[in-house]
Amino acid sequence: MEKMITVLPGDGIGKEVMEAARAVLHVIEKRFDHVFTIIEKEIGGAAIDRTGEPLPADTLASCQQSDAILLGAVGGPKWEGGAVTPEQGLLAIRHALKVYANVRPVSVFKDLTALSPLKEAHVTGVDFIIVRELTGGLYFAKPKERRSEDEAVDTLAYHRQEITRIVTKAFQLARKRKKKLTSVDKANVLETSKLWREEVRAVHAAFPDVTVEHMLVDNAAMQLIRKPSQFDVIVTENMFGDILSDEASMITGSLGMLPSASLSENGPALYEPVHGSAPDLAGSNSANPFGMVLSVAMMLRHSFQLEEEAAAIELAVQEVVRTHVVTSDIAASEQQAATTSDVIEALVSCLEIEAATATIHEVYQ
Ligand SMILES: NC(=O)c1ccc[n+]([C@@H]2O[C@H](COP(=O)([O-])OP(=O)(O)OC[C@H]3O[C@@H](n4cnc5c(N)ncnc54)[C@H](O)[C@@H]3O)[C@@H](O)[C@H]2O)c1
Ligand SMILES: CC(C)[C@H](C(=O)O)[C@@H](O)C(=O)O
Ligand SMILES: [Mg+2]
Repeated sequence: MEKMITVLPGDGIGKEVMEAARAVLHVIEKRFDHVFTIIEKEIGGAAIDRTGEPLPADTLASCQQSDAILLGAVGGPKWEGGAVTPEQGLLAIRHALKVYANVRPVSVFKDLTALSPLKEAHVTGVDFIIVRELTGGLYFAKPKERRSEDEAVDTLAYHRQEITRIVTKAFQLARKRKKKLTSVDKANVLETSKLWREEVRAVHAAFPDVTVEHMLVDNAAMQLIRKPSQFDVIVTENMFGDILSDEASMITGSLGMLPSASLSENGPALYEPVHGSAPDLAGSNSANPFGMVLSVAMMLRHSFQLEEEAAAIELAVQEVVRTHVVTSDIAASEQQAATTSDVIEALVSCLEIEAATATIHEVYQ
């Protein structure tokens, strides 16, 4: 299979975890006989420094011509408070690619259950997906913001159609899983949430086999800690989804574990870890690359239908976790922490050994 992938390392640890994505893709290419043409482009602070723009035209053009896009992370103190910010580049690319559905799976690797801040019994069986609306709400409403000396205004707006398409996507996912959908809103206060609930009820008519519950966001934040295994698919608006997914990441042990896929109706999808550029870690070779690498697996599965290849990566992550080659965020102690480069090396050899095992297996069949 031949595919074109634009990679956008971005800033801070985005660059470091993208090395892991590239390394893993390289092994997959050799092992499964694919050709991945990788084009690297700038976004965020790196792009501002060179061009003055957080999303240069050539970056967007390359993304639009690609079969899929991988993004590391953007942002950092260097650009905070500037007239143009790296985060504007991220929002601009999501908007331009129309990736309205951000799918954030939360599952716990069994060898990490002891490290989750929650009790093991509580995290056992945790396997849910947050479906976050990504191109509407507070981040994008027009007029987006207004600022005078003493007042600032952000507008929270949703159109019925924006709700219908994200909720439909969530119902479709729920139908393929445990057929349980939790819609999270603040319908006791917000008009947008009242419209959201109305739409969830309307779309539900087409998915009678799926059970729906409505949960207020403050309760949902608590329930995620109290009993995370109660969830299967959660659907929610942009900002609630942003906050709940960072919270949910800690059930898995670290924010560095979570991958994501941002999907549009027809165009190329964007795959990125849930975490940011982690300025506190940048340059220290200690960022956890698993969220990025698992995002590569999501890309292979969803954009290219390469199930075996995606599973090979997930298996390699599981094996590397089992053998404790992990960064300090999930290591048993600082002394036992591996570097990002160590983890990449372990992932690569694991993927290569899996390939060797598969060959031997085939020979003896
Ligand atoms: N998708 C994105 O590009 C994205 C997402 C979130 C934040 N940001 C940006 O990143 C910058 C920093 O934001 P922040 O500090 O609030 O959030 P962050 O996600 O960068 O970091 C939050 C905390 O989690 C830790 N962490 C994050 N990723 C990790 C990893 N892979 N391995 C180990 N630990 C990890 C960090 O060290 C930090 O303590 C800001 O400019 C923000 O706007 C970008
Ligand atoms: C950097 C920021 C704009 C972004 C968001 O809120 O969408 C990030 O937190 C994320 O989760 O991808
Ligand atoms: Mg976030």
